[in-house]
Amino acid sequence: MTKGEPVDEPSAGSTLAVETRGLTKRYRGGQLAVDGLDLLVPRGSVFGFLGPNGSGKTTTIRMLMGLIEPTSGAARLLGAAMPAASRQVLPKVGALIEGPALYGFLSGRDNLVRYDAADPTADPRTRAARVGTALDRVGLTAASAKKARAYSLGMKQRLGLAAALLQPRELLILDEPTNGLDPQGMREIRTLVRELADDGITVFLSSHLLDEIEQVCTHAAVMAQGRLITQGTVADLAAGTRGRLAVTTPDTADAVRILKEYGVTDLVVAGDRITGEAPTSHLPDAEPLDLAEINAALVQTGVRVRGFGTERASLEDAFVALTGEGFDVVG
Ligand SMILES: Nc1ncnc2c1ncn2[C@@H]1O[C@H](COP(=O)(O)OP(=O)(O)OP(=O)(O)O)[C@@H](O)[C@H]1O
Repeated sequence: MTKGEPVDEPSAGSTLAVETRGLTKRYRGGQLAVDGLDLLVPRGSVFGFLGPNGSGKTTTIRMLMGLIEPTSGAARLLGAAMPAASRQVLPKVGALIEGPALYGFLSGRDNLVRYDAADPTADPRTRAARVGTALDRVGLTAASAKKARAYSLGMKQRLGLAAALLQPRELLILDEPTNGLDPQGMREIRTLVRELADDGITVFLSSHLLDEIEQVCTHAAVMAQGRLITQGTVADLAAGTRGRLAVTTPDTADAVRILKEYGVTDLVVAGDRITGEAPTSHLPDAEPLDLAEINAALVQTGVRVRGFGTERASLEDAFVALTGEGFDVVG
């Protein structure tokens, strides 16, 4: 790994697609938008950059892409320091930030032709083939002759992705790619993201939707108020939180009494189902309470247990456990 390696040394073979150290941005008005961010994005991952609106995601992405200068700290993309290595690195990075800039009066295909023509490294003789492949990649071939203004929001996003995919990329950076889309449009973008990852492209996407991150990402980082709260694999982040204990029984009153005796808190009864927070010891070396003991106690008291277990913990549980707050989002 690159731990302890100085940030200004080139490391072409880096296993990290994105790495930041103490990345900080304070805007002119004094707003501290990103505060000492240490981000580690493994190559080959689909990395979810999660946080409520205003938590600093777009600011971070704009620093990664060299669009704005950090106040302090450093960022590397594909092993090279940004913004110093922009010219070498950015051709390998496709980005979709705050929606694509499209000409409504041009067809989808002609929009891509314009994007391709704006790239001085793109050979005009192979332009038509590149544009055709990119349209095909995002499933817009059939709609390619339509004017872009007649596209749905989801189609516009896909056209933006096609523009980002005109050249072979190692890394894709997508800022809220499903924002504002209907469920069908969201599904299409998620499927595309998975396919691109299967092709070996590292995908870094920001989102304020926990659900989305769980469905599509292998790794995630959680931001709140400009600070990184946690990062790791999605499985580990969810596993770090214990799910709620759930008991199904017709004898709810007796069951609730026993569960209370065993220290289960926050009990909720809905029909024949009871859920609650199983007790955890705060002593570091203490044995965790064996849930089988609670089950045995229920049965011994004559409670007819039809179901007993812990609900799967979600990333949302992890977020709540980490911040002590709900994941309050707009839209
Ligand atoms: N150009 C700017 N000048 C001053 N403050 C800014 C600027 N851009 C963003 N901010 C502030 O910085 C903070 C982080 O904003 P940022 O857009 O990075 O968050 P975000 O997580 O991407 O949220 P959203 O999803 O709403 O875009 C916010 O408080 C925002 O108001």
